[in-house]
Amino acid sequence: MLPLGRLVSQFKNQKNLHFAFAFTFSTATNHHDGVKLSPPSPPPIRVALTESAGRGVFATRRIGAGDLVHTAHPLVSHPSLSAIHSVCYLCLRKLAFVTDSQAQSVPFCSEQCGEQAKVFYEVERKVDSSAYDDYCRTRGLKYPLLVRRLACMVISGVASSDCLDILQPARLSDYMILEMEEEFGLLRSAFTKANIMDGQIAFLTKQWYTSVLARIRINAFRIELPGGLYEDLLKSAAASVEAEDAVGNAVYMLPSFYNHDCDPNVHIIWIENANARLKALRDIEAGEELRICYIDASMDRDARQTLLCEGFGFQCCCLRCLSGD
Ligand SMILES: C[S@@+](CC[C@H](N)C(=O)[O-])C[C@H]1O[C@@H](n2cnc3c(N)ncnc32)[C@H](O)[C@@H]1O
Repeated sequence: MLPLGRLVSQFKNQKNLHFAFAFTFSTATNHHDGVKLSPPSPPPIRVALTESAGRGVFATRRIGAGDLVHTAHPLVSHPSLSAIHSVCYLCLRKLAFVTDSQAQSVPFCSEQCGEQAKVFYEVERKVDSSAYDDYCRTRGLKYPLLVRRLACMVISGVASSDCLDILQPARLSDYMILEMEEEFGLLRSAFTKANIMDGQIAFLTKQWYTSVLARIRINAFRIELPGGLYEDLLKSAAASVEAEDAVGNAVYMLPSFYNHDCDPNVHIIWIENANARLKALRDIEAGEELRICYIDASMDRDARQTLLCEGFGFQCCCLRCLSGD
């Protein structure tokens, strides 16, 4: 797998995004139980410009109802503050136990997750971000936690500071920018007090903070692990983003290019951890755009329109909205 930084710079240099997306999947030969497996084939999709919704994801061949279109690993993930002691600090898998809320360390579900998180978690541990956490907790903010994690990943060298630049940013109001500047001050001073070298946090400017948060606002997924049978999950097409039991939030590369439809043909689901699966809800023809539903599809038309306009900045003109449903 290419490091995040290299992956994104490859992205930026590729005019043909279809080709670029081949790099989001392992290009090396896999080994499993001593058996040599051939490299996974690229997913049957490409990213291209749509007529009115910016970039979107299109099928390169026919995809059958129920097919797994592709899986996606988070670029950055973080548990909800309320779930910090009950889910894996990296992959968000629910734990069979709840750790002591006074404990100094956070839980990982496996040695592998602990090992993978080790480098950036060492940075996180050095920094006393209690004031930042309190600020987020009292205001019910979840996305700043993803920014802090990304900052720690950049400092530890496992991510590049421009790794989210390719994603679409939200339009920010003056009020949002003011709020973000306050958060930024708290985060920056936590890093400075932790004696992290100036050169290592040179990227952590007000502009970087607002630009990353603006991208996370539009592209982060709220992750729920409802349990139950995989087949049952597939039947429930509505993305229940309003439910209260989110284990955390995460940002992905490829899923960030999916546009919205109130009657989607693709569903994004999480089964055991933050690794996402995108499944076709019906037959999709080659050339057709793949769309997911960003909100709870069971809401009425006015509620959907309001949420999409306020949260994502667009007026939905999908066939379902046009029909008045
Ligand atoms: C997660 S991004 C999807 C990819 C995006 N089109 C891009 O070019 O990166 C979400 C943004 O895409 C646009 N978008 C998504 N679905 C749309 C739709 N049905 N109609 C108009 N714009 C849409 C909106 O600007 C929204 O904020």
